[in-house]
Amino acid sequence: MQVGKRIYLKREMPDLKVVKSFAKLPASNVADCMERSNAMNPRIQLMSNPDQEMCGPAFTVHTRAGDNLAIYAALKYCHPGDVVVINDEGDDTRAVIGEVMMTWLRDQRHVAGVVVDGPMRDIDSLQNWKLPIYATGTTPGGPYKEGPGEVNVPVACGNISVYPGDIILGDPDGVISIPRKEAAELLPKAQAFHKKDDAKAAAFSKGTADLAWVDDALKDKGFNVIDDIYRP
Ligand SMILES: O=C([O-])CC(=O)C(=O)O
Ligand SMILES: [Mg+2]
Repeated sequence: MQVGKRIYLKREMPDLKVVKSFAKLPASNVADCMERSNAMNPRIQLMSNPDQEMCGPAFTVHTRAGDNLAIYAALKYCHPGDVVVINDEGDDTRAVIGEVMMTWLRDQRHVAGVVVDGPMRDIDSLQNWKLPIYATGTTPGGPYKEGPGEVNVPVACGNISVYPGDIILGDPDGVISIPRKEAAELLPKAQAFHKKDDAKAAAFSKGTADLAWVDDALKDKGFNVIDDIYRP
C-alpha cells in the first residue's frame, strides 16, 4: 500500500454515549483532568458562530500543503457527527476549504464540526454559521487538487497528536483531543472537576475562597513579599 495515499474508511470508534457526555463540559476542565495537556495551539481559532459545543469522533485528514484533494476524499467518506480534523502540513499561504465544501459537510454529511490547522476562505458567510469551524485564519488564495494526502491516519493538529476516533471537543476557548481509549475513564473525573470549578467560582465571587495555600506556596518557593516600593 502506498504510504502517503492511504484512505482508510474505518476507524476504532469511541462510545457515543461518552461523546455526548463530554459535549456538556468545558474543554478547559477536561484538559485540566489530562494534566493540562492535549489542548491545541491557540492558532486554531473559532471562525463561526455556534450555539453549542463541538464534540465528536475525529475523522482525520493529512493533506499536502496548500492542496485539498484528500479533503475532498473526506467529504465523500465522513459520517454524521464526525469532527473532520485536517493537517495541512503547516501551510499558511492557501485556503484548503471554504463555503462550498463546508456546505456539503453541513447539509449532506451533518458533521459535528471542522478543525483545520491551516487557513480557510469565504469567511464572510461562514462566520455566521452555527456549524463549529476552527482554522488558523483566512486567505483568498485557493488550493490545488493534486494530492498526495491520507484519510484516517494519525495527524498533528495544533501541535497535538490526533488519532482517528479520538474525541474532539471544542468551545470558544479552542479545541482539545481526548484519547479514545482513555475517554470513558476520564469522563467521571472531568464531570466532578467541572462541578468543583463552578463551586470555586461561586466562592471567589462571595469572597469565601481560602487562599491560604498561596502564602504557603510563595514561602515554599522562596518568594519575598516586600512592604516597600520598587526603586530603580
Ligand atoms: O475552492 C476550494 O476548493 C475551496 C473553497 O473555496 C470552497 O470550498 O468554497
Ligand atoms: Mg469557495
